[in-house]
Amino acid sequence: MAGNLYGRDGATIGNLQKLRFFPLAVAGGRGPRLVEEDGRELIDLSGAWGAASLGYGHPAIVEAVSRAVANPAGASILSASNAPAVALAERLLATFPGRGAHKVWFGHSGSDANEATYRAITRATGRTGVIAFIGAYHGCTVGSMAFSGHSVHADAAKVDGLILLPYPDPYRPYQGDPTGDAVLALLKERLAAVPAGSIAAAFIEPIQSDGGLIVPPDGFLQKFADICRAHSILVVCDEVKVGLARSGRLHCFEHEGFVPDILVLGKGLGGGLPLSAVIAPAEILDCASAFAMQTLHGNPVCAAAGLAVLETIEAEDLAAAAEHKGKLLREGLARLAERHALIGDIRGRGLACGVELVRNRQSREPARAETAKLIYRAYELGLVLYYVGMNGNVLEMTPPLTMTEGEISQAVNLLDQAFTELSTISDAVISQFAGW
Ligand SMILES: Cc1ncc(COP(=O)(O)O)c(/C=N/[C@@H]2CCCCNC2=O)c1O
Repeated sequence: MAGNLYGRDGATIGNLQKLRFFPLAVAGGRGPRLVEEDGRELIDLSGAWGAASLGYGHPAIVEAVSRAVANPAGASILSASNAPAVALAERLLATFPGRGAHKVWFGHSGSDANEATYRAITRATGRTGVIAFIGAYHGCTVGSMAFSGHSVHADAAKVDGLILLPYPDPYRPYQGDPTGDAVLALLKERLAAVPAGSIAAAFIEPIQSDGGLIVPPDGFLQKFADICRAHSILVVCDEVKVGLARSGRLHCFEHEGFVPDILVLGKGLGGGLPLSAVIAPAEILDCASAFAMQTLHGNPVCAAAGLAVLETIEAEDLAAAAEHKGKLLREGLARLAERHALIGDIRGRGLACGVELVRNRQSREPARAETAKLIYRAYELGLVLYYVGMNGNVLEMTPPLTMTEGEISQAVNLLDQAFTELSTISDAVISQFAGW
């Protein structure tokens, strides 16, 4: 930490929107690095929870946003169309393999996108029930919390008719079944117990991120979608964190060979600016007007950033790069596991990577306190990463897709040192940060 920026933050910004693990206070950024007030540079292995898809200050973003903000095509899509938003909608639709007519809805965040999706589906179908998963974080608005299964939203009002299923986790398998078939059997059981036609949608992440960066067993998503479709339930794929090349494919669902009915994008779409998008059948997104709108939705400057992100993903083949660099990252982590018994599981696709920490590899007892100390020590050493998971023990790595192989290697070395020096962090130090 540099000067007193963190102190001023504490004196002026409320805790409501804080999820803090150490006293990081940022004055600037370039590439995959954040810069503190005193010029100290830190490698950002989180990429601002996956939002900084192109890192900080990428020339394509700088150029696109500078041009758009110097000659803004209005500020909103609500009551006037604008060129950047239409161009971005056209480009997004061109990437989506769904059959039939589809359209796009633009938002600011994953939360408002998931909320708008749920509201539009219930409006269009008259159904209100939802299938979702324990551990799922679909947002932090009233509507998106209502079908989230993450413990951070345990007190939020839930949708009537919400069916929460265990997410198929090969490392902590439901009923000891690593294939996920026991989860599918439970789904069928729960569907048999509700009135036919009462479930509007099934929200699923193709990799469950805040729930613990969990990659489902091969084939699960397709089998899940088949059961939903047999009951005319729309399948909504929430790719807010793991979409847009991060997983090694443009869309993460491509790994599974299934196509969702609706795709929700956010975070990295804006390359660090607030932008989300829903791609859905036209009849869902046209079911009403003036129904899911916020003044700055479809903002042309944010849309220009989104276009720059998609163009850069294509021009720099960032999906293939993520696949390759993700493998390097996991190989580096596997070498750490030979030296650090805390590492219980390493998983992920592309540059969406999770490392689960346990006190004992046989019992798999979650190492919650050690995890908080590890990321604190990593911060002191110049590496930024956070943890996720219902037991608060999974390191999440969602770095900028532009991070180089050398920077990945540097990050792994810093992580190695943090594991070695974990004991230098006291309980008192980490107790100052609420985490989650
Ligand atoms: C799969 C998925 N869907 C929706 C959201 C909500 O996105 P917003 O935080 O942009 O409203 C998220 C947000 N995830 C949280 C944001 C809060 C801090 C904790 N880490 C996250 O990545 C998400 O991961």
